[in-house]
Amino acid sequence: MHVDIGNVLDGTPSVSRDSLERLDETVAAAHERIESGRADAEHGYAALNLPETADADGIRAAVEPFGDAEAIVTVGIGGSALGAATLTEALADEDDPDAYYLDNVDPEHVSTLAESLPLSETVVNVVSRSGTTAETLSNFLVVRDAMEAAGVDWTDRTFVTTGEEGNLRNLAEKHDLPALDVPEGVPGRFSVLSTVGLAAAAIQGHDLDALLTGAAEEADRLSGSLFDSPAYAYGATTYALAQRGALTNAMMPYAESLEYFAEWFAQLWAESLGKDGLGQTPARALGATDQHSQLQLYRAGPRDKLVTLVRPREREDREIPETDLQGLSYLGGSSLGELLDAEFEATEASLAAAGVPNVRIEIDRVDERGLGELLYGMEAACVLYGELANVSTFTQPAVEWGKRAARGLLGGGDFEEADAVAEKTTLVVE
Ligand SMILES: O=P(O)(O)OC[C@H]1O[C@](O)(CO)[C@@H](O)[C@@H]1O
Repeated sequence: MHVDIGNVLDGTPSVSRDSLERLDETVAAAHERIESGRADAEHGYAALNLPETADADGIRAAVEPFGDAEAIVTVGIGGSALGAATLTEALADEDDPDAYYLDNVDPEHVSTLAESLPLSETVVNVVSRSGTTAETLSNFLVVRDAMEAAGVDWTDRTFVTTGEEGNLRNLAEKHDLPALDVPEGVPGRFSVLSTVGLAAAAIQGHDLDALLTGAAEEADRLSGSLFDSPAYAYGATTYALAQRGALTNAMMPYAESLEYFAEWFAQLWAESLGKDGLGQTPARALGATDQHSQLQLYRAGPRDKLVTLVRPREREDREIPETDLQGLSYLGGSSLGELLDAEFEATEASLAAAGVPNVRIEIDRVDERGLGELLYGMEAACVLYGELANVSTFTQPAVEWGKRAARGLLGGGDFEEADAVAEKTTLVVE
């Protein structure tokens, strides 16, 4: 992973080279803390050990019975779905099993998918660390019911990744389902390079070893200085910019295959760093599309953001045919890749010209190795940012209130949060 922070040195807000050098002393101390947490496999820090601790052979063996699948449906939510989605969407090619994700409970979407799947040739990859997540279990029950209605033995088509205890573990034991363990000490948003994300990638036939090699190479670059570690350069720079008012971070990959990556990044960044009134709001964008959309705000809106531009240095290309269309002849004979790269560089320069801080992240290609570098690099950047901001990076207490309220509304218990729902202030305009 290559990180270019040159475009944060000027602009509004900006971080001077001197400031980064002063911050580097704190980065060194944070790196010591991170390395100590890794050495002791402490909760959260253990995620940064996954390049060594993930058992690729064990994952491949566990999913081997599903090698014939025509489709794979990952039933999970948050980090229990986004990791698998990021990997399978980024690496998908035409002869892979079709990949689908049920990470929401929109009845129309779930029904449409359940009714369109080749159920007898589909593997259902149910992922939940807790085994209690309402959306995941509800969707699983719906898909199981659809399989039974179609005369498909769901126990032959279901694979579980879960914690040591809970409903899913009980279900797997009761029906002798193939099951993998979610890794100890790894929060869901940091689990893409574990069973949680890799099982789906393995079912699709992707190279787990190359993914983990890319991650290991990024791990090897972690050092006591942000000037020697791409991941720490990104984590320290985004932290310093947030300290100076950049409270939004627009993640803008210039590759359709990285669109899910931006969604994965949003959970990682928001759920890890949004604590104690602090944090940096991740905005999901896509290049070049959002040059015709959100870029207006990025360039001319409030000076409260940075833009992260991500691209592969190499990509498959497609020529643009010659044309005599008035004023467009310059495009003919060029290529879509050249156009996309020109737009990437033009957007980067347009942000700099407007004084909007931006960071360029490049990987060699969107392949297993490049993805391993990028995903691990973002996780390490997030952990460093959390150390610098002195927040509890690996917890997510704020999400629990809504869960209790919803459960109370559905009669799942007596929760004061559900009572609070009834007390909503209303001012309806119709
Ligand atoms: O894997 P589980 O336990 O179903 O949790 C799914 C997601 O829900 C959260 O716990 C938040 O509610 C995330 O941190 C997690 O990725």
